[in-house]
Amino acid sequence: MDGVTVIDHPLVQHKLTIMRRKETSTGSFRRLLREISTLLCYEVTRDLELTMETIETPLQTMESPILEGKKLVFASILRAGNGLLEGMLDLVPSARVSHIGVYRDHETLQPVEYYFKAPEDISERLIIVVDPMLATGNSSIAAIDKLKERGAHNIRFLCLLAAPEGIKNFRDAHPDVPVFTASIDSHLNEKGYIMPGLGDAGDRMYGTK
Ligand SMILES: O=P(O)(O)OC[C@H]1O[C@H](OP(=O)(O)OP(=O)(O)O)[C@H](O)[C@@H]1O
Ligand SMILES: O=c1cc[nH]c(=O)[nH]1
Ligand SMILES: [Mg+2]
Repeated sequence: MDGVTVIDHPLVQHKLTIMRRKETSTGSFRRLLREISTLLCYEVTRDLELTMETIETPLQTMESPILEGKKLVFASILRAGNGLLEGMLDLVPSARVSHIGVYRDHETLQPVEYYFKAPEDISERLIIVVDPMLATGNSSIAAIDKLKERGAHNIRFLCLLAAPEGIKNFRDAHPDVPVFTASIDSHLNEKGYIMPGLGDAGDRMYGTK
């Protein structure tokens, strides 16, 4: 699918299977999400530009590669995005962080925005937006609309599960934003849940149901 990368690393797929199981506990789910996010982070940053820097090792001077440009921004769509954010920050501790509060109304499936905070200079940075679930796409589309209003134009979206319907809506709304996911599932059910999915990611992470 154009603009969509499925991260099929065996460790990602193995951990995802354990997360999907209904008997997996809240504690295990949260730990697995953090572990899987470091692997997803590795893939979503695979093509970042490097520049050469002159450094001194204890033995001699050398030219060595280092990330080019301003620090990355990880933008977490609350709440469940925070589960991915933690592992991403384990791998890139100097990244800047944006929080975007959006939940979807259970009846209408429309996004309800309640919080937004981002670094002032997001127009100069690569933004990686994270949320485990891309269902209808309404939440992630709204979050990225907001980032673009503030000047962001270099954006990637990382999730764990995506529904085909959501990917289509997302790519129609933001064709310039590549999507990275561990799985494209079958379809959305009548309540807008990803099938076979893993249930409600926020509730499973935080034990709220
Ligand atoms: O693609 P969509 O149809 O918009 O659905 C996906 C959204 O739903 C979930 O959040 P939820 O609304 O449950 O909020 P929460 O993270 O606070 O639990 C999920 O984390 C996404 O943000
Ligand atoms: O299946 C779904 C759909 C939206 N949000 C979730 O957490 N799970
Ligand atoms: Mg959410």
